[in-house]
Amino acid sequence: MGLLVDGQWQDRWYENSQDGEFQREQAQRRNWVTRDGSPGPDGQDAVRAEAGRFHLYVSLACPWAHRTLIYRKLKQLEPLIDVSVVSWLMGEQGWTFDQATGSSGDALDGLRHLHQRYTSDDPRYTGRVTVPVLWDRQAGCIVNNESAEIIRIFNEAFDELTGSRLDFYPTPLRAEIDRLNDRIYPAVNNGVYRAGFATSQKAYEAAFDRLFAELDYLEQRLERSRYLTGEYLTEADWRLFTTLVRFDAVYHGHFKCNLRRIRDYPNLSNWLRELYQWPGIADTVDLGHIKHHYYASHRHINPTGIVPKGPALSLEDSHDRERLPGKGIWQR
Ligand SMILES: N[C@@H](CCC(=O)N[C@@H](CS)C(=O)NCC(=O)O)C(=O)O
Repeated sequence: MGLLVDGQWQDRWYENSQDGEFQREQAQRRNWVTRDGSPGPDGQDAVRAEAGRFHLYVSLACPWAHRTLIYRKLKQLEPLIDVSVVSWLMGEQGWTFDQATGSSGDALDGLRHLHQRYTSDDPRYTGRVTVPVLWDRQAGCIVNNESAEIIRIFNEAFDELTGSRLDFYPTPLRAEIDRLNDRIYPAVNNGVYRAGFATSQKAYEAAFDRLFAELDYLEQRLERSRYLTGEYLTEADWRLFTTLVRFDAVYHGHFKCNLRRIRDYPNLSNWLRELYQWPGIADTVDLGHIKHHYYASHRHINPTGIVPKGPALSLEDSHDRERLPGKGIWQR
């Protein structure tokens, strides 16, 4: 685990705040892909959507990268955008393409380390080397390394090429999706990391309390609402899904988020099973990568590197969500 400083790899753990709070670095590559290369939604520089032009780098362990794999699957992008999967083990060199530990290898250039992809974008790159990465083969650069934006790109840029009409960010629901994302990201998606990577009791407990208060709120919300925003399955659901599908296996134990498990919440666990069983989704969930990555890579948290065998997750069991009205995915 480390970062690039002026293009040089340095093996260093995160630097927390003085109060022991984990601080996540902002993603640095924020360009866009659009149908015709016109600017992105907030005026971002953009390149044109083309089949075979882009390559996606992911970890199957990572909840942020997982979002992009779900969109690639549901938006029928698999034939257009190929993928390289990094090793589940993040060691001294950060993410690698070591096939002995679950990597597919780098399908483009046979790189050994993901940090080489970042220095091929900028030989003097400074910052953390994270997944996901959307790479532009034609321009030889990183288009975007922020999952929240890559999924917005995948939601529409390639629709003319794929014919997909699925819309996970429909205009009438945008304000509500944004509102939910704004509370779920700090409390839950990043909240589990803020608990797990805290280096003071106070910072851990603050993250823990906020996380479980938010899970209580979401549990209540899902009592009367099939999906987070109502009858349609949207971006807000998929963003929560990739955290909750890891929760009982990893965050509950390894990150000490152990007030309750997701299976102790009737609505969240049924909702989680419905999403897991959505056609194509189970293929994107790799619990081997997930458990091995966290337990074997974070040796300061789990020094032996032993990976727990359990728990039994029952993600395939039936769910009760049909008791609530649902319309599935919005179509444009
Ligand atoms: N904001 C980024 C965060 C991505 C991220 O932090 N990914 C983790 C894996 S779960 C990573 O690559 N960490 C390596 C590091 O921080 O050095 C996103 O959502 O795309």
